[in-house]
Amino acid sequence: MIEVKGIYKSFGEASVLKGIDASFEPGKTSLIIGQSGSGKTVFLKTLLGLHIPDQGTISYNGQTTESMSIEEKRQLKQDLGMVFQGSALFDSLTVEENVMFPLKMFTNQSKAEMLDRVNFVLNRVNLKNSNHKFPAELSGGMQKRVAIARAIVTNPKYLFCDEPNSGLDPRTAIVIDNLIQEITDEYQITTVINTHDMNSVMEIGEKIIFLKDGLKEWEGTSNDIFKTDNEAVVNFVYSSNLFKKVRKAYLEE
Ligand SMILES: Nc1ncnc2c1ncn2[C@@H]1O[C@H](COP(=O)(O)OP(=O)(O)OP(=O)(O)O)[C@@H](O)[C@H]1O
Repeated sequence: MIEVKGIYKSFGEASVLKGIDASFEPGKTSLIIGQSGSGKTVFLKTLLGLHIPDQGTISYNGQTTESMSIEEKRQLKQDLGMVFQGSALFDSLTVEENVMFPLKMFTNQSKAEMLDRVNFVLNRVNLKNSNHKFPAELSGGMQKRVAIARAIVTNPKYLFCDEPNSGLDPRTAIVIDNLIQEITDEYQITTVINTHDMNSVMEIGEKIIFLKDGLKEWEGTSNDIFKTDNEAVVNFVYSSNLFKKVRKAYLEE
């Protein structure tokens, strides 16, 4: 469980996060949506500890980062998994070496133990027989699977994904979304995803937070989003004709 209370973040004169409260539960896939520049990436990076908030608190399983000892902070780092935009794999490392990287950084496991775990997660994301391939030899969807395997290899409690579908065709995007949702449920991970993908909003939006100008403008589920009359959400989500028709059909049902 992650609880965010009154988060503010500015860069110089630019105030980006302006007092956000939110909570994210284990086993649930939560999506952050909003226009370009609304603060989604800054918010995700703040949850990850890459930005320090100017004000406000973030607690992980009831403990704020300020109250953690050095050892607890080290453990928290191991509990955070991240799928970066564009996968961010190391090009000169094989699939196996990419996925093993966090284990080498955070654990004292033997080579055999690490290899067992790497093979387990690669199997879990349906990537067999690719251990010795390099990222350039894989499709975009396969690279995302490697990025997901790397993010979950340390068995994290929290998983953050920045635009996990960017650059994928719609069908592969849904497969990747479903994989993230299955893993979230299976291992009871607290998952937060930044997305622009309206298919994801409709398919896996167990909880959706809509950011506008650094504030939480709206929160709900994918069902609520069909019914909402919040003008900013409607204008954002239903800007395409396809989604306007989907909403009309839903409301007429
Ligand atoms: N390190 C930084 N220094 C200064 N300004 C920053 C920094 N990071 C982000 N910003 C500013 O914060 C604002 C929000 O940026 P952010 O990347 O969070 O938006 P976003 O909602 O993720 O947009 P997009 O959907 O385009 O990725 C932008 O105006 C950006 O210029």
